Amino acid sequence: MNILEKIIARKREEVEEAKVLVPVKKLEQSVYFPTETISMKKYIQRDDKSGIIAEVKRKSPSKGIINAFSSVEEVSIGYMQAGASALSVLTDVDFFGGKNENLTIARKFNFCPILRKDFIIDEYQIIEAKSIGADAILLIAACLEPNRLTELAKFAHSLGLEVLMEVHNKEELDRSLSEHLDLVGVNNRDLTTFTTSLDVSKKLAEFIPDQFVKVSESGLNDPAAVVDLKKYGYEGFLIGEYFMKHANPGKACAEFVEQIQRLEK
Ligand SMILES: O=P(O)(O)OC[C@@H](O)[C@@H](O)c1c[nH]c2ccccc12
Repeated sequence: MNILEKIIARKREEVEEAKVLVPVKKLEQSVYFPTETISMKKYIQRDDKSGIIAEVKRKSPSKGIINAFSSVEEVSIGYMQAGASALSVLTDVDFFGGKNENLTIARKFNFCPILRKDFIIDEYQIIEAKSIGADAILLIAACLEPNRLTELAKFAHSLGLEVLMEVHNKEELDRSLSEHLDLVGVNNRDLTTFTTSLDVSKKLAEFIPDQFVKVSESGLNDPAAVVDLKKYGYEGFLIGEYFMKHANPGKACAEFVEQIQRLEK
């Protein structure tokens, strides 16, 4: 089993456990359930923002512990003050050291779109995403049959959540594209081998139809690379590790944004 298969196998167990522990009826009682969501697509396209989707990421299967202790409140506020367009919060517990509560903390302290970063395979997790305060979900093409992905995307829309579909190659993109998506993310990291190359984003850009906001994900640690990727049509940039490995992730994000601005002058 590769790591992605391991994560999905565990996720199936987790979701079944959660359905018993917190039934859907309970999720629907959350204060966030009736609230309107904030469009990530719109925020990424705003001229006064950087396009950065800044991620709260404590650890990962490829890097181990990145930042175990910094407070989600401070990090998320720091990111938004730095000029990030949106937040991404990992909620996977076992492999990424996240939790649902982290997203809710980010929600309490920020008015901005928040992506629930997890491995979504079931409608239950989408209802849960809404109940913890998310505005958008991630659907990973490598983990889902195309018809199932479309079903889940439609379900997310029925709850007012936007959908970022993640692909890593042209085959995944071609088989999984549908009108029911809002943003398409190209993961520069191969989730089965962990090798990262920005060429993946550059190669796939021309095949993503213009109706979707293009997002380049992972391995971004250089403002010049972001400026370069914009030439390929990318408007969103999902960055976790580079910010989180600093003692003050918000400050690292602010400096990154300033450098982009300097390069673009
Ligand atoms: O920490 P990085 O290299 O900046 O990457 C962020 C983000 O792209 C990465 O966390 C990610 C992209 N797709 C995922 C799917 C699941 C978990 C995590 C991810």
